[in-house]
Amino acid sequence: MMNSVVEVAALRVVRGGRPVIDGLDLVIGAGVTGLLGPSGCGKSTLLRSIVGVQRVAGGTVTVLGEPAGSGPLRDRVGYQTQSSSVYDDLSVLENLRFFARVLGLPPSAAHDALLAVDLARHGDDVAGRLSGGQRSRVGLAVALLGTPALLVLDEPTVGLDPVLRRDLWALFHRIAEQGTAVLVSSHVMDEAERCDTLLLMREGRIIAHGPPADIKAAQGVADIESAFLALVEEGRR
Ligand SMILES: Nc1ncnc2c1ncn2[C@@H]1O[C@H](COP(=O)(O)OP(=O)(O)OP(=O)(O)O)[C@@H](O)[C@H]1O
Repeated sequence: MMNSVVEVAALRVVRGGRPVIDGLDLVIGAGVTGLLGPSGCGKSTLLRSIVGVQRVAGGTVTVLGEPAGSGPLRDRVGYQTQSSSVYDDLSVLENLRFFARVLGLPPSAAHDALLAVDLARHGDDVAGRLSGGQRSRVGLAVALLGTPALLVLDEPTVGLDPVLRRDLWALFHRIAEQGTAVLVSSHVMDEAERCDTLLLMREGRIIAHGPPADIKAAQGVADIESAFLALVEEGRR
């Protein structure tokens, strides 16, 4: 297995006329990596840069050894954005078959993705009538089509209740165990504990990177929220 799935070097992104990310270096490996930070800190911008849909002002982003967004990565990187790409008037399976066709995958890929997210019993349900948690799973299934080597999920648990959030995180780990690196963003600090590796982001910078236990131990605190606050204080001194 490759050690580094994503390599970001000297990344600079300008949005709305101001630098959102200004000289970021980062290496992301296998397992479930959580990208956590307050709203507006640049999480989506970083994920978009990794997926290759963000115009960058400088630096490089390399994914699985290829430039982010390049042709060879087309079906090796799955991406779930914050806004749902699911068609409400189609059934779950029809949605998956549609996206499978767009990616040039066989119809069996739709069925495999349906099974991977535990929605086998809902294949014929109309997407528009699903619950929030089920909808999120359909979005995840779309991103999983073709079994990508990297799955990038932008706040997939937002708005979900704690039980559904826990179930989704368990699913991320199952996906990672099958060999897909999972990069998932959240602004909910209590989700930090669920990651193998944590990236804490603030104002376009990564202020801590490592297993949650190590980040807490380094700050001598019991939870990630306290670690985040301690790191912010440290940065001010
Ligand atoms: N389309 C855009 N045009 C101009 N500026 C933008 C655009 N999208 C985001 N920004 C700015 O870029 C910065 C980072 O936004 P980004 O969406 O990456 O943050 P985020 O951490 O993902 O936030 P959230 O958790 O709310 O999704 C913010 O200051 C935001 O105002």
